[in-house]
Formats: sequence, structure tokens, C-alpha cells
Amino acid sequence: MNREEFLASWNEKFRPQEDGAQLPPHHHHCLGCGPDNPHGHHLTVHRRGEEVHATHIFDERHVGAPGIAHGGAVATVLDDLFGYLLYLTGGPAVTRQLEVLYASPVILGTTYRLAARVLRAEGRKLYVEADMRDVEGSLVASAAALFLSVDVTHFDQGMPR
Ligand SMILES: CCCCCCCC(=O)SCCNC(=O)CCNC(=O)[C@H](O)C(C)(C)COP(=O)(O)OP(=O)(O)OC[C@H]1O[C@@H](n2cnc3c(N)ncnc32)[C@H](O)[C@@H]1OP(=O)(O)O
Repeated sequence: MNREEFLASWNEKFRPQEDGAQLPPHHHHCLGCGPDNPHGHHLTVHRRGEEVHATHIFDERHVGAPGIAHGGAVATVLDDLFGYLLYLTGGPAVTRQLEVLYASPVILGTTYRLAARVLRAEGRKLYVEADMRDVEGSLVASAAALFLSVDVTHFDQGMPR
């Protein structure tokens, strides 16, 4: 994706999103949510009140120990989910710090439910938390992160020159 395409999608991404709405992917090749990334998680995320929710099944592409999701893959999904809170807060930000607690193994081929919320905002700083639970409601992982808001020129650093 070039700079013009990325910026063109910006206003659409950060427009107000109704409760219950399916939120747009960060971009089409995003590792967490891009529908066109063959290695990606293809996360589908909805606004639920002041939270964002997703359901996810890890597969063989995400394997760590046999039959169990790689911890980095779990962190990817949690980090990407945090990126959806930005549609509720209204502007771009990036992960400055991410902490993940792995409470129990994440089993491939199993449905998990994820939810994320903003704890507080202080100037450019956005403190967020998320949890991932099995269908019975038991916690399998949780995360806390600090996002820092950036302006759109931040993303110029990755654009082709
Ligand atoms: C479009 C959205 C897509 C979302 C996709 C999903 C999420 C992602 O994967 S994002 C990708 C991964 N993250 C990145 O690539 C970010 C890389 N890091 C950076 O670019 C920079 O460090 C960046 C922009 C975050 C911050 O840089 P910079 O603005 O220079 O920060 P800096 O001035 O050091 O700190 C800003 C403030 O935060 C504070 N701060 C920094 N780190 C911490 C911390 N760990 N705890 C508390 N405060 C902190 C600083 O003290 C400072 O506070 P103040 O303004 O009061 O002095």
C-alpha cells in the first residue's frame, strides 16, 4: 500500500463507529486483521459499548509447541485488538509497551473470545487492557499496553521511497 492509498482510507477508518458495528481492518495486509494477508489472523472485530470484541481460532500457521499456539501469535492478536480501540478514541496511536500474561495454553482449532478496553487516557498516553477467554469463560491470556498517539507522518517511515 502506498502513502496516498493509506491516507485516503484514514477518514473512513476514524469516523465515529456505532455500537455493534464491525470495525474496518487497519489495512488490507495487516498481520492481525488484513483480509489479504495469507499469513494473517484475519481478525474480525466489533464495537460492543466502549469495548471491542473478537472471536478467534488459531490454526497450524500459528503453532508453537505441537497443538498449541505460539506465544508471539497470541501477542499479535491481543496487540492488534488494541489497535481497534483507536477507532473509539478517534485517532492513530502505536504500541509503546505490551505485557502479556499467558494463563493457560491456547489450543489450536479452539474458539476463543477476546475483549479490550481503554483504562485511561493521559495526554498522548492511552492505557489499555484485554482478555482472552475460552467459550466457558475461563481466562487463558490477558494483556496490558501503553499506546502513544502519533500523527499520520509517523507512518511515512514505512512507506516505499
Ligand atoms: C493505525 C493503527 C494500527 C495499529 C496496529 C496494532 C498495534 C501495532 O502493532 S503498532 C506497531 C508497533 N509499535 C511501533 O512500531 C512503535 C515504535 N515506537 C515508536 O515509534 C516511538 O517510540 C513512539 C512513536 C511510540 C513514541 O516516540 P516519542 O513520541 O518520541 O516518545 P517519547 O517522547 O519517548 O515518549 C512520549 C511520552 O510517553 C512517555 N512514555 C514513554 N514510554 C513510557 C512507558 N513505558 N511508560 C510510561 N510512559 C512512557 C514518555 O515519558 C513521554 O511522556 P511526556 O510526553 O510526558 O514527556
